[in-house]
Amino acid sequence: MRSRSVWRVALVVVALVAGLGPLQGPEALDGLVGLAVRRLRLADEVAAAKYVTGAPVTDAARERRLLERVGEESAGVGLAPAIGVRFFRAQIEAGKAVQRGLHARWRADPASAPRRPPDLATGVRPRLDRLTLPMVRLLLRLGPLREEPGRCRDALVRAWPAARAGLDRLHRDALGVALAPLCAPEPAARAPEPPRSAAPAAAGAGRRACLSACARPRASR
Ligand SMILES: O=C(O)C(=O)C[C@]1(C(=O)O)C=C[C@@H](O)C=C1
Repeated sequence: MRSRSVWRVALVVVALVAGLGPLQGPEALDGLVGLAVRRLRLADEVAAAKYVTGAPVTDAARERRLLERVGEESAGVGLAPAIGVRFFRAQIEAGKAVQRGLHARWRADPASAPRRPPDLATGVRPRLDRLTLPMVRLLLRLGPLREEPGRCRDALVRAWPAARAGLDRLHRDALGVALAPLCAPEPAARAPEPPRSAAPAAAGAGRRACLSACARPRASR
């Protein structure tokens, strides 16, 4: 059962890379989850490069450029830029959680730290960048499924066992963060904003609710 879903995700990723026709609904979700895992695995290489060079985990300028590009590419394929940007903010946060976790591990056990990491600018970032447009396109194809949060979450729960296969706790938790916005209604579609003074607390509560309801699909427990 598990190996069948692993194969399904593998086939979807192959189809994507080979440009074989548009994927819709649950298949688009499988593909998107597969690419989010791929992106998270690249965070290990980013972490290695930054650990060895001492560069900080957060690069605000790079984040800004990436989100700008996501906004443009979203508009280019016909996806609301806010949806693309929201999803990619989560990918960035998830990647940073992996980087921080690995740095903490390596600090605690220096013998396990990487010695010859890839070059960030020429080796890792171009690979991260190549995932951006395919992910944006899949977000668009997810379309109708995203508007049905119940069905969307069911599809996410079905995709979860294959997605988490081979990931340790750090990466599984980060994947939960990366996928949190996928089936969550857009903020604009929610109830009207509370009065300004109450807004920050309410936003925090919404985020926590989303993280427990959609970042850790039922099957992961
Ligand atoms: O490119 C980097 O420096 C990364 O660490 C990757 C990444 C990302 O996920 O795209 C994550 C954190 C940084 O703040 C900027 C971008």
